[in-house]
Amino acid sequence: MRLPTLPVLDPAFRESVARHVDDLTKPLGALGRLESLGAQLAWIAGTPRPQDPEAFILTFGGDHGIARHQVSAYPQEVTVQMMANIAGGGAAISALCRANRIHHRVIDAGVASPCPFPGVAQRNVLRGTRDPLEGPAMTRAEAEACIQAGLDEVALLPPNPFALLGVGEMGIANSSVAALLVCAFTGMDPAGAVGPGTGIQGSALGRKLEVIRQVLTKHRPDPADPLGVLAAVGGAEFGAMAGAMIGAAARGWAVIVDGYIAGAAALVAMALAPGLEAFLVWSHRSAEPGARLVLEHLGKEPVLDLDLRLGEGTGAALAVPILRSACAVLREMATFGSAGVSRA
Ligand SMILES: O=C(O)c1ccc[n+]([C@@H]2O[C@H](COP(=O)([O-])O)[C@@H](O)[C@H]2O)c1
Ligand SMILES: Cc1cc2nc[nH]c2cc1C
Repeated sequence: MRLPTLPVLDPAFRESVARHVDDLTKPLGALGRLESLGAQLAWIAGTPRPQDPEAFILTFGGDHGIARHQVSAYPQEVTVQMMANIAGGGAAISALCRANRIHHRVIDAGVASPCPFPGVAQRNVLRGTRDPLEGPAMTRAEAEACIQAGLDEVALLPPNPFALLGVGEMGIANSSVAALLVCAFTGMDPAGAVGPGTGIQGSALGRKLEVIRQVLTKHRPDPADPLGVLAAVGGAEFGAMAGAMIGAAARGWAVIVDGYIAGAAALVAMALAPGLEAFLVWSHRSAEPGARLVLEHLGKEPVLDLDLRLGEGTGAALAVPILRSACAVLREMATFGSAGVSRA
C-alpha cells in the first residue's frame, strides 16, 4: 500500500531550538520536561516560537473475534453502547475534550453491530474481526482498508500547518490485541504484555495469557511485515489509529499517543512509517502493566503518570494543556538579551 511520506525534520534546526530554549529567562533547565516537550513541538512545527496549537482527538471503535474467549471483564456489546455514549457527550473523553478546547470525533472502524448514532463517522471496514485462534483476524486487504480509514479521517481535518492530533480507541477485548501487537513488535514475553485491561483477575487473567500464547504460536507474526501482523491479530481500530498517526505526521502535526492500546497501534505505525517516532508524544504511563514496558523498550518518558487505564483518548486529552503550555513558553517568554537579565 502507498503511505504518505513524512516530512524530514532537520537535526540542525533542533539544535537551534535547544539554543532558543536555553536563551529564555529562567535558570538553565528550570522548566524541566516542559523544555524538551516544547523543543520537540517547535522542531515539528518548524519554528522556535510555535503558535498556540488547535487540538483534535479521534476515537476509533472496533470489535474483536478474540472476545469470544472471555478475555475481557465486560461483554462485547459495551463497545457499541459506549460509541453511543461517546457520541452523546457522556463519556470521559467527551468531558475532557470540552474541558480542554479539543475538537473530538468518534469513528466506527469495525464495531460488530451498526452504530447509527448521530455524530459517529461510518468507516467500518468489517463488522468485528475474526477469531485469531481460527485464522487471520483480517485479510491483508481489510487491514489496508483500516489504515486507509485513519488516513481518510485525518484528511477531513482543517489544513492547519501545525496542530496536535490525539489518537484513542474504544473496543472490548482490545487489550488482548494490544498485547499481541506488543509481543510481535517488541519481542516481549506475553507475561509482560498481558494485563487486566478492563479488570479481569485471577484464573481469568491466566486464561487470557494462555489465549495470547496460543495466538502467537499459531501465527508467528513477523515484525518485518507490519501489515501481515495487523492482519493476523487485528484489529480494525488499530489499523485506523496507525493510519491517523501517519496521516497527521505527514501533515507536519504532532501526534499524541493515548494509553496502552493506542501505544500498540503506534508500534504498527512506526513499523509502517520509519521517521514517525519524531512526531509522537507519549501522553501517559497507563496502569496496564505492559505500558511501562513498552515505554522502557522505546526509551520514552510520558507526559503524565496518573494511573489511567481507560482509553478513548483520555490521556491524550489530559496532555493537551501541558503541550499547549510548552508551546506558550517557547513562543512568549523573553530572552536574557531582550529582557536585560544577567546570565549565569
Ligand atoms: O489505553 C489503555 O491504557 C487501556 C487500558 C485498559 C483498558 N482500556 C480500555 O478497555 C478496553 C479494553 O479492555 P479489555 O479488558 O476489554 O481488553 C478498551 O475499550 C480500552 O479502551 C484501555
Ligand atoms: C464502561 C467502559 C468504558 C470504556 N471506555 C473505554 N473502554 C471502556 C470499557 C468499558 C467497560
